[in-house]
Amino acid sequence: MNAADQDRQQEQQRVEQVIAEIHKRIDGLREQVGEVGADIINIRKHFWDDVTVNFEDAIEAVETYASIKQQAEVLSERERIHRHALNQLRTLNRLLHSPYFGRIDFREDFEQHAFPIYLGIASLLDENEEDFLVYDWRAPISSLYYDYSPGPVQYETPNGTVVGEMTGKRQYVIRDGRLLHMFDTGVTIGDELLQEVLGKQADSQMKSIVATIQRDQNRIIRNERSRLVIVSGAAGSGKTSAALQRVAYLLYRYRQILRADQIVLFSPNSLFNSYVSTVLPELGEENMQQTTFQEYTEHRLGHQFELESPLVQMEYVLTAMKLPGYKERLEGIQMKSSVLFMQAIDQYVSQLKQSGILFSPIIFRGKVLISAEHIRDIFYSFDTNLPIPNRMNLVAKKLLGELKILEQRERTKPWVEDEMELLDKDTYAAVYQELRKKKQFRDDTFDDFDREQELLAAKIVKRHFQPVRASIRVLQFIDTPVIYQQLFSQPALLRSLLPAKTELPRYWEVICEQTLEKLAKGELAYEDIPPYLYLQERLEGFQTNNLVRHIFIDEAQDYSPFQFALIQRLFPRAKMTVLGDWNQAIYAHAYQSDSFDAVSSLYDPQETETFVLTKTYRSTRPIVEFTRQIVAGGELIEPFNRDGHEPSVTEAPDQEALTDMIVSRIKELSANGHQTIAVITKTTAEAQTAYEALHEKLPIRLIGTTTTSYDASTLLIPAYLAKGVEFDAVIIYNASSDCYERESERKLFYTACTRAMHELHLYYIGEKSPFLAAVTP
Ligand SMILES: Nc1ncnc2c1ncn2[C@@H]1O[C@H](COP(=O)(O)OP(=O)(O)OP(=O)(O)O)[C@@H](O)[C@H]1O
Repeated sequence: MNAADQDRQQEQQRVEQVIAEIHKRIDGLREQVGEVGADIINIRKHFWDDVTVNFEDAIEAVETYASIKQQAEVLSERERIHRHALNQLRTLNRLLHSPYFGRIDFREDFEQHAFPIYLGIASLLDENEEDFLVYDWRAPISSLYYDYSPGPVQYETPNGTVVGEMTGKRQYVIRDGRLLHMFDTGVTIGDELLQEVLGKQADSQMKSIVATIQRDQNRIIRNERSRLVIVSGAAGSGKTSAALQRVAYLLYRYRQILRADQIVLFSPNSLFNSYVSTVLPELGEENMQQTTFQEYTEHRLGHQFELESPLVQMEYVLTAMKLPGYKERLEGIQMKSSVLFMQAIDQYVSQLKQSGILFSPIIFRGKVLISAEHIRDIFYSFDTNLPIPNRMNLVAKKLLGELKILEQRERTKPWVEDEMELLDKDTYAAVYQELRKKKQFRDDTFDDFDREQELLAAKIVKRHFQPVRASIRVLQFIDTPVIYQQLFSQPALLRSLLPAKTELPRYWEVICEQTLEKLAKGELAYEDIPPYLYLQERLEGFQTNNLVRHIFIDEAQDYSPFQFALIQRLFPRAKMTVLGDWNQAIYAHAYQSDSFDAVSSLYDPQETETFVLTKTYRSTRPIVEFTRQIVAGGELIEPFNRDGHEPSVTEAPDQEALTDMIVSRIKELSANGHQTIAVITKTTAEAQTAYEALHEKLPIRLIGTTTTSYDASTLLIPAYLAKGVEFDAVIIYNASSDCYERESERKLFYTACTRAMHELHLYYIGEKSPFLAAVTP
């Protein structure tokens, strides 16, 4: 046996020893889980047997309470142990499959020998609980594996820097307890392993990347210093992956003080939510909270307006070019999402401090109870130096005081008497009891009757005033819709809000008309939602959530400055990680932006760190070499060296031939073992047409705005819904110039093409898209 074989044999033996140890632990834990589980059932069943219940007097009652409490504590402690053991069992079962994926041999300075450190998804101690058989990939020492090749190394621990030498680095592929491969690696980690991982078929769920995290990704994952982390990275460079492993890292690093529900991920849509939802559980962690900006706005404004969804706006932008008002709306979208408009709203708010806020009167039973003018006078009687939200709260307080007096006056109104006649017996009985309790009954029956009537009247009026009180508490007397509307009903107002010499948008008057028209119908266009909400929060005060500690914003190029400002103020105690790619900025509002300045201006530059990822892992080298020619600056995108088929661009003579070609391509791709095949269209409307043509010829699933998950199969999907996800093979349904021609469609086209992992095929009829003109296959 040569040295290499011997080495491999030793490694195989170690795998077996560790697995045997894991089995032992599992057996022990199963026994414990069973016993504790039985205990819990037993305690629940006989809970009351061990409790002496006696409420005869106060002392007995206290004793009864103490005995219940003690019994409940025993139960809850057993349940805690049970939960903990179950979690451990789950982790051990995961380790059983693959106990570790890497090893480094590390010699600390001043030590004589190097020691092997094995890395896996969780730590495992030996039988005596002294030495680590496996280190968690997130442990301080594990960072060496990701950051260095053999040679002098150092890593940070909470107690300072540890310096030493790495004398070896090795990777393993262990499946079902068997060592399949091992590689000694040099300068970069895992080219072999990466090849293998990236060469696999796509899945409808994202996978964790802990075994092959790259050095620049590791810096993002382990960043603890910055309040704001900005990651700007090419399509497929691992931004989402880095974000998710970062969540897992933070949950480990701060496990004593941080829970998964204190981390929020803002994602582009629900399909993406389900795509990434298995990564953390795969790593043995609970999922963070996941949401979309749309969900948040629905919750804040859904009761006031009918809100347009981003996808409906997108479909309009992509299909309504020939409709009147199109270019004006597009300009409106850009203006309303700009830093300039945010500055204008800030300026507007500071003008409103002096005058101009409009209020709604307080109405009761169809009549004005407190007039809007009176509320305005109260508001403007307060010191103008106080922030508006503070003054609003003072107004609310004053109004509630006034309401009390008005409520008393209301009790003698005829409607109250009318309502009293309709009261049921129970209410009468309750009032009678109340008066008895207060000992207000005397023997004088006339007085008794009057008191009863008074109390009934008070109760009736109070009940009717309840919603009025509630509306005052939530500051509903501020007429935000009209305050927002003013910005458009007086087109000249914007001029006074913008810095001198700034040009107004060319079509501002038409934009104003369009906005007023929508508002009058109780609708809020998608581009109006962030500025409206921002204005509302600046008037009412930002509703803050102080529990959340980390915010992740993926596909951040799709967020406007307003959205960043809102999210930052909504979560004032949270650190923020923002990840995006300006080449994939597909929303109309971002056509002219190319930086994250809007978000970085919200934080101190000292607290901000920016990372750029240029290497891309998703697609094969030929696909990246093809797609990077579509966008400006694409030459900076560096493909991971994985070979594959050249992308193809095929002309079809007509629609029928196009359908046939796509059908036979899908069949061929399936025959070659590809499972997730996506036919990507530009719009939902086009996806529908394609579906009509294709679904009778082969099984295909149409993905729409309401789809929340998908399986490994053949899918038809509009490009903007495919954001963030990936497929084995991508077919671009219509890459002709009728479809992708305007400069604004370039990034959408690029986004669609970059979803492909192994194969990319484009079809067109007539002229091919000008974006392909400069692309050499
Ligand atoms: N270090 C890595 N090891 C293994 N796979 C990786 C690594 N980094 C990225 N990948 C893989 O590359 C693919 C793309 O990663 P991811 O979706 O995180 O990229 P992204 O930058 O968010 O892409 P996009 O902007 O196009 O949505 C995924 O399949 C991911 O698993």
